[in-house]
Amino acid sequence: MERQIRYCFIGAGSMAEAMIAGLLKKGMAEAGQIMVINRQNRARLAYLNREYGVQIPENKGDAVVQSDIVILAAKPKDIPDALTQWGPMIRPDQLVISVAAGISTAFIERHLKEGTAVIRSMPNTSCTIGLSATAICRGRWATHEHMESAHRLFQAIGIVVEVPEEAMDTVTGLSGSGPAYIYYMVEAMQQAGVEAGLKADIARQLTLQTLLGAAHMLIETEEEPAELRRKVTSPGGTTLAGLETLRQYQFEKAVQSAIFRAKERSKELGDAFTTIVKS
Ligand SMILES: NC(=O)C1=CN([C@@H]2O[C@H](COP(=O)(O)OP(=O)(O)OC[C@H]3O[C@@H](n4cnc5c(N)ncnc54)[C@H](O)[C@@H]3O)[C@@H](O)[C@H]2O)C=CC1
Ligand SMILES: O=C(O)[C@@H]1CCC=N1
Repeated sequence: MERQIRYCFIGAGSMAEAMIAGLLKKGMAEAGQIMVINRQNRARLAYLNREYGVQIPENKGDAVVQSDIVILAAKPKDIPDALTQWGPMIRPDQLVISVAAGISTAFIERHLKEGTAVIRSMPNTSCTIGLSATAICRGRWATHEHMESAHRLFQAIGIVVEVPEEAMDTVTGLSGSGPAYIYYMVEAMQQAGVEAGLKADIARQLTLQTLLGAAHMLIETEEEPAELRRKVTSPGGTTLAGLETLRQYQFEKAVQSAIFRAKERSKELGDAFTTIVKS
């Protein structure tokens, strides 16, 4: 357990909560090591304090100054203001980890003192239960030791891979937004079960166990998804009929287009600020 590290979350939204829940659950940190600041919503901070026991300092600047790792967890559109507000307080002996979609390490570095290490990350909300798929990339001043710190942090709440920064928008479209695609699929499956006559709780139970079983099959058998799919698909059977229908509705294309569009959106979110800085 890394008791000595103090974290400051700038932004108290869903992602901050998911990371806090995961860090505490996995024993990576104790509530006393985690400080959270927000732009204004005091009720939200009070909730996080009540629910998780995390620290809500009266003086927000103290939280930034007293931390070892500053986690930028505001929405991309609010990151420039957050950096203008808190950036001047951050010292080069602190580590800044951003979870913001689209925002480059170079943009963040421009608002910080020279030499301040920045790591860009893209976790997902499954970090709440320690099952995030996180990618990280290093900024200009981030050393091997900084990357190790980020690895330890994100490993506690799931798996972590290192990618070049150019890959971060793709990661965002794939695994950052990914849980939402899966939830959408689950909604559709449950709904279909109910419309076809199952009780809602039965449709939910069967859908979730199917999802869990398929995920474990992929991980534990290490077989290719296409091969596992083949094994479900009896000649002339029900699965084939179902898959053909998915094909008619261009399922593959729909999923791929969703990921490409989310990737593009991540890029747009970052480009908006790059343009502002240049002009
Ligand atoms: N929700 C998700 O599944 C994921 C989100 N992210 C990233 O995490 C970041 C946060 O996303 P959410 O938690 O979903 O958004 P959110 O809107 O729920 O939370 C953002 C919080 O930041 C606060 N904030 C804004 N400006 C601030 C400032 N100047 N100082 C302090 N706090 C400030 C807002 O008051 C708000 O509470 C985004 O950049 C997003 O791209 C990354 C991976 C997954
Ligand atoms: O929707 C978003 O913009 C954020 C980034 C990845 C997941 N949620």
